[in-house]
Amino acid sequence: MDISQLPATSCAANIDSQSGNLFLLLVNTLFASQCALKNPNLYPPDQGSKIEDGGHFDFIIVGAGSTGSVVARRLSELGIWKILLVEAGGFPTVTSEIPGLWPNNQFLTNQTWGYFTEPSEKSCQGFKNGACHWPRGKLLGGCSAINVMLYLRGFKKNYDCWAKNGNVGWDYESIKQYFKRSERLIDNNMKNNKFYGREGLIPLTIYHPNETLRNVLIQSAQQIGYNIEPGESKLGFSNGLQNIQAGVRYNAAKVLVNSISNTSKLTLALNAYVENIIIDEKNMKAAGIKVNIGNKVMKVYADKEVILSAGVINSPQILMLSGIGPGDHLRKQGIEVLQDLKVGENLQDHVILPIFSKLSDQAINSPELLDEIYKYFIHREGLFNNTGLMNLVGILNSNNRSDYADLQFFFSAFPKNKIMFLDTFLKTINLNQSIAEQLLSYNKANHILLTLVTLVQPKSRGQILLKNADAYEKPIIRSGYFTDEKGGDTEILLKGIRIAEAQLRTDAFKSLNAEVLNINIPNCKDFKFDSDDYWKCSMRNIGTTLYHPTSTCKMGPKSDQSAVVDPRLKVHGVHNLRVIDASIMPKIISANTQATCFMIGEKGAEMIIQDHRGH
Ligand SMILES: Cc1cc2nc3c(=O)[nH]c(=O)nc-3n(C[C@H](O)[C@H](O)[C@H](O)COP(=O)(O)OP(=O)(O)OC[C@H]3O[C@@H](n4cnc5c(N)ncnc54)[C@H](O)[C@@H]3O)c2cc1C
Repeated sequence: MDISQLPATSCAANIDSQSGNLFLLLVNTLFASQCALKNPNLYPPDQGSKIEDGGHFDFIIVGAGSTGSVVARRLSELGIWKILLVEAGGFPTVTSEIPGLWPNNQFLTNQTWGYFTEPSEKSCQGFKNGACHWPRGKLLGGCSAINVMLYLRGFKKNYDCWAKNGNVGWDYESIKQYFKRSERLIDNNMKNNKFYGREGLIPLTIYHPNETLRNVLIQSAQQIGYNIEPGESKLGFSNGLQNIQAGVRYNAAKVLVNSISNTSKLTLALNAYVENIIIDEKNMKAAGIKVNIGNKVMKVYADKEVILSAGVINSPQILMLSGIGPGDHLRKQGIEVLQDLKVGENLQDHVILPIFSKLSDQAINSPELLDEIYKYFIHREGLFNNTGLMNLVGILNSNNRSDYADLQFFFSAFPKNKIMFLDTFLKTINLNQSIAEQLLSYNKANHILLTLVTLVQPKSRGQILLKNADAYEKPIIRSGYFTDEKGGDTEILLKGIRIAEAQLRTDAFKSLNAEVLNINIPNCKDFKFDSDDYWKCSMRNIGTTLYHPTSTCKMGPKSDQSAVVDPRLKVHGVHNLRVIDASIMPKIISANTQATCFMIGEKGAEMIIQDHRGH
């Protein structure tokens, strides 16, 4: 950029003066600070161009996301195996590194997969084309590079239930060590905490500022009978841990860099799209992958194992394209069936119902954007070094059981007359224009509080299917929201809505005049606002994902007809092939899913090392 051409240089204080030099120093510092966020040393180099057709590695890992990165790190740090880590996306952008820009990462860009659910009469009807947007990260770090960074282990009961169904070694007592192995608690305010690991891979901190709305939400939760700061895996409200270090996102791919040295045997290939797994049919074993790098399709071989960590949508897609999946479905696509397994079934997700309320002026200090940009780039402080209210989490049970949660609450605040924030959120969720316009018009004149009432133990099940046998065609996503036979999911979410309303009616909230907005949802116009029927209709229309789909390559013993992988994460009936990512969870947990993905990565890597080194 030629700075002499900028309009500001025609002002009286030209850049030759002392003040002009100071000004240039500031501008340079801002540039340098932004460049630091794109430091190439944060990640291993992309060596995709060095991969050769017919090349051999010991292990090939497909997907450098939350789980695949952990597996790659653990296998490569031993320094004994040649490992290829293949990722369809590229390096994360600066936007991905800045926590406060989290909603911007979910837009349809080349860093997301652009997935939408198939229209259904039971769900997503208030979104454009009747489709919920399911953002998934297509970049180094996968979803951990676009998510909200909340770090929560699930409840003991979640994992004990996995073990009870034949998954030996996955009960909470057994897997606790793998959580600890991935955790590096660095928060100064938690020096005495013994629950979390301190020497693991992922740095964890808590954002807990003293701000009016957050304080009111906490007091109001207390006034309706919930514990505050309950600690891990207990019911109540608390400010949650996040994988943010010094004001910057710590995505999972950052664990890779320490494992790279001159002697390292890890090769990272970016913008490398895996079409399918090569199966040696005679021995029923995975021999390698077919991968497209720079429009050159190559076959690359794994002498020991292929590990699929491509996530809950793409791992089943790749398996099915390789002839491993439901027989009837594959035959319909003209794909030869090599192993008939229930791949893509058992899809589960956390569903949210967004409730919008208007608040009085004193609820939020409206940010001055330029000040906030300065604070972030110069000091890594202010609005952008955190995700705002999103790390305040309510963990609840609709029946007052204490051993697991079936509801979660999350919050976000949209300051009055700064509608770009709300606009970004509404665009990312794909909301219909007519509904979005009402909300934006409220936001011009009022601060808005968004409460995300979330169903975290759904009974409904969805499905991932192939559209056809083309590896580049997006798969069909049937969310399955609200399809459970007895309608229990709707009833539990309704209880959550009533709890959210009770919270807004507490004394704590009085000073903020909270009022739930009566949104005119065209399909719900026949129902009286705030009636049970109105809210049930809202669920069918504006209920959507909390971004936590799981379970499409279900883990279970051989006796479990619906299982895809065994408890050592090996695909049933196929040698040298494992799936290690969110898709293996037999049942979705009652908490956000990335901590459990890190744990699965740690345990998966250990099992591989045991199997190939004998200890
Ligand atoms: C917007 C958003 C917000 C979220 N917020 C939170 C949160 O705050 N806390 C939390 O706990 N969880 C959160 N989650 C969920 C959590 O991030 C995911 O459950 C978790 O990261 C999934 O990890 P994974 O390893 O299974 O898949 P991913 O992290 O998605 O990794 C899969 C990787 O495989 C690559 N890949 C896929 N197909 C191919 C192919 N054919 N060839 C090559 N590479 C391929 C992908 O590009 C991707 O990098 C959020 C998710 C999203 C999307």
